[in-house]
Amino acid sequence: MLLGEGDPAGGGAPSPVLQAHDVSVELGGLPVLRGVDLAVQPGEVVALLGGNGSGKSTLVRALLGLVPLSRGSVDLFGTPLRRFRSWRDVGYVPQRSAAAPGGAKVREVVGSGRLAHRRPFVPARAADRAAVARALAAVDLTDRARDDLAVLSGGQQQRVLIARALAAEPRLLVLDEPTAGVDLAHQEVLTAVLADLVAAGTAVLVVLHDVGSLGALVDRGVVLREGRVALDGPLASLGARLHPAAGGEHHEPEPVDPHWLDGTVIR
Ligand SMILES: Nc1ncnc2c1ncn2[C@@H]1O[C@H](COP(=O)(O)OP(=O)(O)OP(=O)(O)O)[C@@H](O)[C@H]1O
Repeated sequence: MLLGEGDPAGGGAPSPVLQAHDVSVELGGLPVLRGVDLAVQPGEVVALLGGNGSGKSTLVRALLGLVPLSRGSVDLFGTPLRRFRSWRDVGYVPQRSAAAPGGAKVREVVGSGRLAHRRPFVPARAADRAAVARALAAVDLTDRARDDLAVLSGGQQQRVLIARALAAEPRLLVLDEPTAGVDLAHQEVLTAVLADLVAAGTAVLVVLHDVGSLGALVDRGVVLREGRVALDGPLASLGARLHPAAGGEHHEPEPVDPHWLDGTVIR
């Protein structure tokens, strides 16, 4: 983790890039998130884990102001969400959707990640074009830049969405199951790209089902269960709680319910 960023005084603990306090969300009249606390520090990589329907995507969307909170608060870079305007600092890769926008070219979709950097009616600057080119190269899709997004495979489309977020050169990158449908070789490419970003100080919040190769980057895992934080700690310690026999001595205060992490594999 890089320290110092976000710390106006230049000393002491840095301020979190993301801080959620007591976040609750209701959807369709039912509670989906119940009092979630979460902080992500500059340069930290936090994995959001939990079974299907535990509330991971809803939490990510709530943190970005995409669904309303019924209670609690979210600060981004120290600013309450309702006053936050610096969206160029935030990249978001939503959960993969089956529907690709028809007609959009790959380069346009990736280029849309630069919009927050650009002034209205001013053509893309060299810096914008270079950022798009770097992002396309990072996901190994330079040669598909002129293609319609819709003709790409599902995993390639997912890489385009990742490139769109990378092109923004964000200080906080939020990814919702970015490796779903992405082959192992390109998962490793993504891991290397994220490692570079993290080394440069970008914070990452990533929803994962299968920790896979990204696990090497993860500082901390937060496990949701029924809309609440069930566990929050270093990934290795969560693994030991999942597999106590393999982890040797461990200090789990309560018996582990084998069902709370259904669908999540920790390697
Ligand atoms: N728009 C909505 N209206 C009503 N209920 C919703 C809505 N969106 C999500 N939910 C419910 O909220 C709960 C949490 O959904 P969410 O998508 O956040 O889970 P998740 O942990 O991301 O699951 P998965 O691992 O399957 O992607 C689920 O029970 C879901 O049915």
